[in-house]
Amino acid sequence: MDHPSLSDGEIRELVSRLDRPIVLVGMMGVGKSTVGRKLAALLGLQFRDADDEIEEAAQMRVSEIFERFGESYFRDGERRVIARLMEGGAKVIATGGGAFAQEETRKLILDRGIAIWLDSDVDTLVERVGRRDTRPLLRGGDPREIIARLKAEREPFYAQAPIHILSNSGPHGEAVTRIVQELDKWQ
Ligand SMILES: Nc1ncnc2c1ncn2[C@@H]1O[C@H](COP(=O)(O)OP(=O)(O)O)[C@@H](O)[C@H]1O
Ligand SMILES: O=C(O)C1=C[C@@H](OP(=O)(O)O)[C@@H](O)[C@H](O)C1
Ligand SMILES: [Mg+2]
Repeated sequence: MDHPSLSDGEIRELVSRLDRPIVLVGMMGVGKSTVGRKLAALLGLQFRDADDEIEEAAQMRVSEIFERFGESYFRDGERRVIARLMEGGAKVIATGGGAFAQEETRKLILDRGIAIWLDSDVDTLVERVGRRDTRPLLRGGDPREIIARLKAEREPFYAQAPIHILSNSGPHGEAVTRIVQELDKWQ
């Protein structure tokens, strides 16, 4: 890891105290999927991406689910997939950006996991989502406007996560390091 913060022994000790999944929440593009995978590798835990699990269960891309069945159908599947992922102890889960804004899904995560709000400013989000055209909610509008609106709408929900990490500029490893430090303090 680029920015080691805890020694191997300290990481083992932290992991041994974890009895629940670590769940990354926050806006699309903030880095939940990529940072989550790196965090899991550092901690030696399993990684699950809720969007990947939904795609596997539905045998369809997220964008295709939105197009063919609509957002509420997707949210329903998302809640069921996340409920399943919350079982089975410590692991790292990356959610899709809208999951934590759904009341039932948020309650599941807050009750059974350690929610971490990964946050960055709108400019950073717009730059990061520009790297892949896979997000159905950004189609048919100005990405900056949509992101700014969704961020404002969802912030009161994300703020319910007990840990808040700002990840603007700086490499992925920096976000991973800060998450590990906060987890160590919090647990
Ligand atoms: N800290 C970071 N620094 C630079 N690029 C990042 C960082 N975090 C994420 N990215 C990039 O931003 C893009 C979106 O990340 P992703 O993990 O798919 O976000 P999310 O799952 O939250 O939508 C990816 O190209 C990823 O490599
Ligand atoms: O913000 C959202 O509502 C969404 C975010 C996406 O995941 P990422 O946050 O991983 O991009 C994906 O779940 C879907 O396109 C809806
Ligand atoms: Mg993702």
